[in-house]
Amino acid sequence: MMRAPLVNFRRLQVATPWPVVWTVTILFLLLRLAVVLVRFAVWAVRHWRAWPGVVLVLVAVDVYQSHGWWPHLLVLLVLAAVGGVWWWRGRDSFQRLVVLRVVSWWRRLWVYRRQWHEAMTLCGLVKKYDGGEKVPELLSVRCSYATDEVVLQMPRGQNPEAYHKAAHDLAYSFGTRHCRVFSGRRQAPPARSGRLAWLLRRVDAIRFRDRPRHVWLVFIRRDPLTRIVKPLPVPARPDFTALPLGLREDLAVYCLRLLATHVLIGGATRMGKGSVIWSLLRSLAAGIRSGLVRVWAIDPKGGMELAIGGPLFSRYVDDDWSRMADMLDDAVTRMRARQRVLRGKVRVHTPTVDEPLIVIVIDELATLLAFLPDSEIRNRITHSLGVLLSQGAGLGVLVVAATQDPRKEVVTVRDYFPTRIALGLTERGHVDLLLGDGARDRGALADHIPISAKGVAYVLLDGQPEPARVRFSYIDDDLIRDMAATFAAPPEVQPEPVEPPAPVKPARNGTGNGRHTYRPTPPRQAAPLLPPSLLNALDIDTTPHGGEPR
Ligand SMILES: Nc1ncnc2c1ncn2[C@@H]1O[C@H](COP(=O)(O)OP(=O)(O)OP(=O)(O)O)[C@@H](O)[C@H]1O
Repeated sequence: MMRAPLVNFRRLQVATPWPVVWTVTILFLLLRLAVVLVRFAVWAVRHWRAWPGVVLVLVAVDVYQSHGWWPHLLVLLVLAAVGGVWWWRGRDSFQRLVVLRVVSWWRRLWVYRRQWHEAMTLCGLVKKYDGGEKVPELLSVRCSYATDEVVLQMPRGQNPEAYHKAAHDLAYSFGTRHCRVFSGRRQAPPARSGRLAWLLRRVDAIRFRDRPRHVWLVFIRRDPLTRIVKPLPVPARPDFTALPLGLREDLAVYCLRLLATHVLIGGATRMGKGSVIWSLLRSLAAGIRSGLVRVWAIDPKGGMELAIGGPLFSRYVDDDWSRMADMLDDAVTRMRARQRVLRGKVRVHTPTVDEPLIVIVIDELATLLAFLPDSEIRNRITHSLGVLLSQGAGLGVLVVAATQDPRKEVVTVRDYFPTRIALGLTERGHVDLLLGDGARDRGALADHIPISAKGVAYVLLDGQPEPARVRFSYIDDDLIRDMAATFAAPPEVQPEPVEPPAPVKPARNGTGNGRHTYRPTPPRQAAPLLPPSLLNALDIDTTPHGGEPR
């Protein structure tokens, strides 16, 4: 006899809804397929550069199967012949378009792709999330003869600071000594012209759009700055927005933007501050000869640095503190005169021969500001420099000064210099004092520059927070003499005392109200300094309050 089950499940049986099951399964599979296809499309687009290679391989295999090896041999011979002719006729373009591309491809595969995961992990740049790893994504590698520029995409939860900190480790991980980290694109979009310019500009706007999650690592493969940089050619007409002064570590020419700025050069003794000044003077030389630029030089070291180039200077003092102060006061007077003429018309002065760019070169600023024994003259100098630095940039009266010690106790006016150059320094802390807070962490290892690397410096390039390493060209004494003979400044018309500068410090002189007003030294030549138009404008200002605007 069969025993009946305790609970009869058959009664609870529900028929399987097969149509629903199939529909859900098919929809799920279709969705997965779509995701895979989209991912493949993104991958294929991202690796579009590989397409021609894939097509070539497929064609080569097909040709081999149908015709054997000889067509390949023929193609190789033709390519070698074309390459040889190209290299012979246009070496630059061949190197840029063929050699460097092959090098980039090879280094991407062999150096970076192969070791990427390991190096990123060991440098502490891999993030852990949800039981897995988030590795920075290697996007591209572009090689020049000296550098590899690697672009990567950071995982979420990271910022470029992590890469700045790991820069040293990254450099050694990939077999180099230096790695610079940039949080922004280094090249500006190209200037477009012609019929299709509007279209190209739109494409550039997309290509060069801001990519906050991208980081640019520049590995210095061969350090071009170990060799002395030869003097650069003198520009026929100086471009004040880009004066060529030396070589960058990526082999580009380093150009200084002098227009509307003041430059502070800091460096330990014998590290090449002179070469910065002479490189600058060389780039301005054509303007000095034409009178477009007037260099007023102060060499508190008794002429040891600048006297040799005397004819280049429209005004020069190296032996008399009070004449140095006079010169700076005259510069203030000149600046104020310009201010009155240009006020309300333009915001930045354009140099002309009548109203030239005045560049005041001071070889050792600390001597003037901190170590000068006469406190009255020191105060006058500090005051004039303060006025020039705070107002002179836009008016074409610029200060280029060198110092061994960038501390504020020594260079009290340090913060008024917008452009700074850090040569080899003795103290770690001096780097941030010169280049700004955090500059050392962002890669400006100026205190690591060896004593032998004279003229090597860290600078900030336009629009980039990350410092770049450069070497200034070396101008020897013979070349300076040659420059002085070839590019001597035309005689300068001496200024008329338009207005005495404001008194710096009341001094007890025992007369009248006990105030002492400084009056500039009388002009040595009778000729007026300023063009008639400017003089007329100044005549109006012979007011009882000394021409100062109320
Ligand atoms: N750009 C350079 N390339 C190679 N050598 C250089 C360069 N600049 C300077 N030197 C060498 O370093 C020496 C010192 O240079 P310089 O007098 O310019 O240094 P400095 O910093 O101005 O010295 P000081 O602190 O005495 O003013 C020079 O005699 C020269 O031999």
